[in-house]
Amino acid sequence: MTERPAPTTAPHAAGRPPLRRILYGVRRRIAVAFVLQAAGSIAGVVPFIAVTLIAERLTAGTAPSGGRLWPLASLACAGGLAAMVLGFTAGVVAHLADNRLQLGLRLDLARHIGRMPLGRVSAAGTGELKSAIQDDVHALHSLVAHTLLDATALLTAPLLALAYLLTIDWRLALLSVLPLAAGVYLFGRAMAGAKANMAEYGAAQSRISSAAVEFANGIAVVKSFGRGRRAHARFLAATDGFSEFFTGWVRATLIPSTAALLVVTPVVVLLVLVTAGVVFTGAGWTPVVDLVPFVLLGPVVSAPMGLVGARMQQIRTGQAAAARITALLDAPVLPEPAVPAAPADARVSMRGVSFSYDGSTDVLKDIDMDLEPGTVTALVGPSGSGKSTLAALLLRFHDVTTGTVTIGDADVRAIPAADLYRHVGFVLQDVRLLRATVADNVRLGRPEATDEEVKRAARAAQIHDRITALPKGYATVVGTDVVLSGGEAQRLSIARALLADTPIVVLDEATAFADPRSESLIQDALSTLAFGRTLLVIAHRLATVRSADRIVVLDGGRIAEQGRHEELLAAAGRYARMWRSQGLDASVDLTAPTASRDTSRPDLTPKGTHR
Ligand SMILES: Nc1ncnc2c1ncn2[C@@H]1O[C@H](COP(=O)(O)OP(=O)(O)OP(=O)(O)O)[C@@H](O)[C@H]1O
Repeated sequence: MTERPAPTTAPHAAGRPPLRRILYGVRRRIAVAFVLQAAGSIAGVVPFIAVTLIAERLTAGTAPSGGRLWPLASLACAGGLAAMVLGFTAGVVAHLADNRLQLGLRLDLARHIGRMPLGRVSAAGTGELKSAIQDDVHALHSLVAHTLLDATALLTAPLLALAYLLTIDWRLALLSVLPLAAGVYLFGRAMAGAKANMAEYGAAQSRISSAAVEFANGIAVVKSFGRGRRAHARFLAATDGFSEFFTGWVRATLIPSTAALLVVTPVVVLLVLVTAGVVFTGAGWTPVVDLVPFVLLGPVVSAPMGLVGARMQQIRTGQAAAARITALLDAPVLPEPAVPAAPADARVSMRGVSFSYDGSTDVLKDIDMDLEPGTVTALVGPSGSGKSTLAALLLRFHDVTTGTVTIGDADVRAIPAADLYRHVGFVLQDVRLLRATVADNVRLGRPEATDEEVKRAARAAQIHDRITALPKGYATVVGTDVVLSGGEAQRLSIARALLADTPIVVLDEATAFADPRSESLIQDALSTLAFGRTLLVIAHRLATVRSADRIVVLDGGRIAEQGRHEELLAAAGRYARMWRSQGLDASVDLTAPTASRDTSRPDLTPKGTHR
């Protein structure tokens, strides 16, 4: 039976610092690993103590019998063995805790992202989400599986060694702490201002990556406009700035940090202890034999100092990763309806709809709009007027700020997500294809569809011939076996929408396609998709929607005017001006009556489905 992953988002864990909250579900396992590691570290000091006792007996003057030494030798071996076994077991327990944590966190994150508004997910970009799910969860791996155990070992062994040395000679024991105290002081000086410097370090790193990404993403445009050198200069400036800052930081901390490491090296510690030992034994304060444990265990007291910096850095990285993960887990989700509602038909209604991305500026204001079943409504307007945002509200990529969006009299907020997407489909310009077979990409529309239904949808979307020409046909893996052109990808996504067969479709009409044949195929596919459905088209070229049942002109987030093409031309308003400015456009009218075009609604679904 598989174990339930850790409940990282337990309500009672909320309100704790991010790292404690993230580790909440595995705290018991971490505690067990911690205890095992501490016991292992203690056991690891036992051989040193046993050896010092053996040395004491050997140097006591009278030759000790083997019977007095063997138990100590056995104790040393047993201690060493126990240290190994306990340390190894602690590592295994910590890795098991880490596995559980990673699985639990990744599932929690995936579940949470799945419930976040789709608009927010797109805005976050795949980079931010990938970084949380992969990189930040991985940063916690180092912390849970390694750093916490190392820190335990670093603290336990020196404390035990010091406690033992105190029982031998407290004055020499205190002297053995001197190098450590000097190391801590110097390290503190080296770390002065580390917080501000670390913040600047992070900022400088992100300036470099953004300059690098910008440079790589825009390389074609940048080069074609002969600006390669200038864009390159921004990247160089970012790296130069980083190098200057980093060199300054290193220079300022080089002396104290090197000195901090130097004073805790075994050589320096032994030098201090041997010098003090000579004075102590010379003065008759300490017997010579008592120097042996100091020589053996003295360096153990100060040894961790050299590793503290790296471990502290790993803990800080883990804390920052935990903070980013909890911030994502706390991002608001779309509320699921308490009382689910089902749409009665394919009528879409928007009443008094306003929407703001940032909570202060409305990008849509007082929108009242109706989409009658089986009609085509086109959204037109200047760039930034709010067309995509309005369509996104119907798809519930965001929730309205005020007003209501209803489908068949049911508020979209009351329709469970799975039901909503059975009623509303979309074909957007930015087509996302999965790295899966062509058939599976189409089948996303309706996973239970048969091969024959997939092919029929592809035929209706004018992409079947291209698929059969591929080396593996419908089994070709997109992105691996073949890279599809923009137009082909769009027709594949139309096939997907045809197979999904939703009564309402939101369509982002493509702006321009280089290849006229591809454009005509897409327009044919879109006309087939439009047939008999409630269609909302975001139109960039007015010519493609001149036969729409209603054209809604948006301007500055408000409806400026609406009506049929002829009515709007006759009104001589904004639409008429836009029409004139676009001039004669030979584009196919995808909203033209289907009788004039060879488009018939393919029968893709068994009779008696929801439509
Ligand atoms: N994710 C977002 N976060 C914040 N503001 C946004 C976001 N998306 C769009 N906007 C802003 O909302 C306004 C409307 O944008 P929208 O994309 O809806 O316009 P549009 O008419 O579809 O434009 P275009 O024709 O250029 O695609 C613009 O001012 C835009 O800057």
